[in-house]
Amino acid sequence: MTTQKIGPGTFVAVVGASGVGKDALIAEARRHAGPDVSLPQRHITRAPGPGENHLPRSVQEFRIASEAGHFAIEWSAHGLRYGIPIEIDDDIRDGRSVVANMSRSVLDELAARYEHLVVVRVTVSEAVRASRLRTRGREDADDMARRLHRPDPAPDYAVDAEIHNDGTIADGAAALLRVIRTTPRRTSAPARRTPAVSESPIGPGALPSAGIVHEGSTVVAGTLGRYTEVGQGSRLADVELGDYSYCDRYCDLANTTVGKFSNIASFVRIGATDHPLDRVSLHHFMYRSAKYWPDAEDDAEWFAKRSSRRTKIGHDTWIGHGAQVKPDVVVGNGAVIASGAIVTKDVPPYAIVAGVPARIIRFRQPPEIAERLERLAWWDWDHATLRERLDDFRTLNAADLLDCYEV
Ligand SMILES: Nc1ncnc2c1ncn2[C@@H]1O[C@H](COP(=O)(O)OP(=O)(O)O)[C@@H](O)[C@H]1O
Ligand SMILES: O=P(O)(O)OC[C@H]1O[C@H](OP(=O)(O)OP(=O)(O)O)[C@H](O)[C@@H]1O
Repeated sequence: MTTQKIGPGTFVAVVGASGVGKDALIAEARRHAGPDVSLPQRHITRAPGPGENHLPRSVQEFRIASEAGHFAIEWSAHGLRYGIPIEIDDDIRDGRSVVANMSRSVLDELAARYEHLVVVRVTVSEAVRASRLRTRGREDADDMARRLHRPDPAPDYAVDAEIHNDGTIADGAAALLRVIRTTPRRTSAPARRTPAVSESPIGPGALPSAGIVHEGSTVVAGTLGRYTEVGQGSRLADVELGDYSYCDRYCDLANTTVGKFSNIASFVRIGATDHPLDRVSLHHFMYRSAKYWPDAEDDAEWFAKRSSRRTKIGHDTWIGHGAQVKPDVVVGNGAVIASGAIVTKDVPPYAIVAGVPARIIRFRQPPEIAERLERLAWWDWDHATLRERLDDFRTLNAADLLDCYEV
């Protein structure tokens, strides 16, 4: 029996020995990639630390996610489990290129699963690799030595491209982007139509730690933290949604970093992309050119410049129904944006702002308590600790909770 391979987009597997710079090049490429490129966050049974911004999972969480079919591909290496989220299959069906740091041991599996596989090997001299592993400082000496001596599980694999990462990270990332741009994919890939995980609207029920993306939503080139929820019909483009944060229905977020525990009501727009004010025309034919002419490329530089104007939404924030926050704006931790507000300037921590353009109405907490709350950074407590202290969140005021837990 033959199984239909998944296409028409391309899987771009970035491989190479530990320390050659796979993650660094992917992270830099992410900053410049357009919406037709998806760079998923990997699930790894490794605690957060230097280097890659992965989704940390316990062994048990990983096993549950695996059994629930949440991974397209998974493998073991360095005593860890790694998984690539199943949503990338929809990206590929939509014509995108999916780029990920992969084990060389799964290349045959990838070739069997995807219509188009492009394998990019990253290399660097052994001396530089050893020194970079030391600089990264993620592993102890023994683990580092094992990584340095790990044999290539597929030494004879004929790769499609090789990047000698002996220049700057920007050089290596530019080489990776050049490879990505030559892969079979649709520029301006259509919005994802299939639900990623759940068809039910935002509502009661246990939230899986892997989070939920509800029906009709599109999540492109971003990362979703643990226990996140993306409401029905929302569009997230290059958004980092921190752990426990959610947006309700029909939100439109672009080029935005959202902290943890952010509450985003329905119909909110954040980081709306703008048009060039200084050119002859405002129209997107100048940068979405491939949409109009088969021989014209999209203007990657313009997209890169625009997506670098990131909006930042702090931890424990509340963005009210229908509010808008402009590109480049920083909303401080604990701040509240009233319904319908249009936020054009930075919002200080724990301020409440309203109106068009938004102005400060008052502060949620007095300055001394706000500063102590930011220092406490309860949003960094782990899941089990939050559960233990749940009753205190419910019953204590901020000053009493601070008195209990400040060190
Ligand atoms: N071209 C480069 N120049 C300088 N440092 C680099 C370069 N590429 C990667 N690094 C650094 O080397 C270390 C290892 O890179 P990393 O991307 O974690 O490797 P890999 O994912 O292949 O194991 C990191 O600290 C990273 O920032
Ligand atoms: O089977 P191999 O081809 O040797 O690769 C083994 C694993 O090493 C890398 O992971 P990880 O990001 O943990 O390590 P690294 O950053 O040090 O490469 C790579 O992504 C694989 O998951």
